Amino acid sequence: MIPLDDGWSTMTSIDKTLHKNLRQTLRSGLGNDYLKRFEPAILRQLKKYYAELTKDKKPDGWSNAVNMRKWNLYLGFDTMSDFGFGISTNLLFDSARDFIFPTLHVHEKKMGLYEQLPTLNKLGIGKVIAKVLLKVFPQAKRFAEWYESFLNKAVAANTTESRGIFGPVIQSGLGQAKTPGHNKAQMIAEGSFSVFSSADAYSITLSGLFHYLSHYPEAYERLAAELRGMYKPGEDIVWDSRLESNVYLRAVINEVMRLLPPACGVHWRECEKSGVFVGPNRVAVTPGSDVGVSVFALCRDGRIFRDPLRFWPERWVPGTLVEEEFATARKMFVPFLIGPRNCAGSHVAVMIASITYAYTLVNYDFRFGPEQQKIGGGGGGPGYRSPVEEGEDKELKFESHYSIAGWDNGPFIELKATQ
Ligand code: HEM
Repeated sequence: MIPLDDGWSTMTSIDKTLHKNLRQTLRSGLGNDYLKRFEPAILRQLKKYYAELTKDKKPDGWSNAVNMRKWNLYLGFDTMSDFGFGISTNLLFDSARDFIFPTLHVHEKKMGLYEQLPTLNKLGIGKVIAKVLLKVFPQAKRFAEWYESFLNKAVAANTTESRGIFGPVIQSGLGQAKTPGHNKAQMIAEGSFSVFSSADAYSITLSGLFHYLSHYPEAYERLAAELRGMYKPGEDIVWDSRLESNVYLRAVINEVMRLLPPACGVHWRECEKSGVFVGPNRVAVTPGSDVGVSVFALCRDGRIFRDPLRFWPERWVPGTLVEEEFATARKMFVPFLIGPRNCAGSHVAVMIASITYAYTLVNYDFRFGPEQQKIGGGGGGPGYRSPVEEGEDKELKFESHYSIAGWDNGPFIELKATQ
């Protein structure tokens, strides 16, 4: 599943030394110094996003409802291109988005297919399919041209010094790193994976905020009160210990990621030695076998999380659950996985979500628009049936073709400035 010959990235590399070198190079851009330097990109893009979404208002001051699935993807890409490489993709305004996202959607389906049937790709069918797609799917050709110019811009911007947190990956691929890192193909693979996957995850996390808080007014009011007590509308929100230590904000982020884990699928690991056992029945795993668990299923397991379908951030606030139940929930909550192949940017994801959630609630009120009824969820729409479990009727329904979450539309949200 690598895009170019030898185009391994931190995520796809198997060789342990190569993985260590790639991960180390990538992580060198994810330290506090880099994050602080490039953090303004997050607010810069958020301000553009909200200005665009609220420019048309109804007489009562609320915006028309916007389809957050689409807009959050545009925001995610623009933010991660700016934060990652210091370049502008401008998808909040540019019609290029109309061929970029459909092509990426097909790509995800392709990856899902190879994940299930790796032999297809090993036989070289992957390359054939890629060539055929370029011929039969006009959007794919336009995407390929756009992608090339995106990469060229990223390289040009980061050749002599970093303009974003993924700058060290570019310098490593150009042979300028002091420690072993990427070759050119690996630089391309890493650069694309880092921007595309984190953009997607960011967009999902923001859609989850709109969806779940619109369904759960008590959580909305509690988080809004906390954040509005800390910041004034229009004030720049920065990542500092005050924001990082807000317990309820972190509880909401956790609860969104529990019900809507961006990397929802099974992340397979190969068993390397004997003596490994999994599950409550301690089933022995043979060396060479792949082992994995669905993050989606784990996050909704009623044996671990009480009322698993209910959006209940309080479960993450110390003192709400008895100690043993709280400890189990914390141990089993792994949206970023654990171990040496866990997410290399989990702290960055939490930082971006914290700034975004705080900026949103301090500066805007939001609620579902009438279009929400058409997609179901919240007591109406196609396929509606009375809920059996608490929270079942308030789910954000998504699908997954690969190991990440995806869906077509929604939530549909109206916004109103708080001042
Ligand atoms: C809510 C946001 C995010 C979630 C839920 C998430 C989740 C994950 C998960 C579950 C994995 C393991 C995948 C596997 O092994 O199959 C992973 C890997 C990875 N993630 Fe994230 N991620 C997020 C954001 C980010 C961000 C912002 C970055 C970069 C700044 C990033 C960089 C990476 C990298 C480089 C890997 C590969 C790590 C390795 O194999 O050593 N992720 N992520």
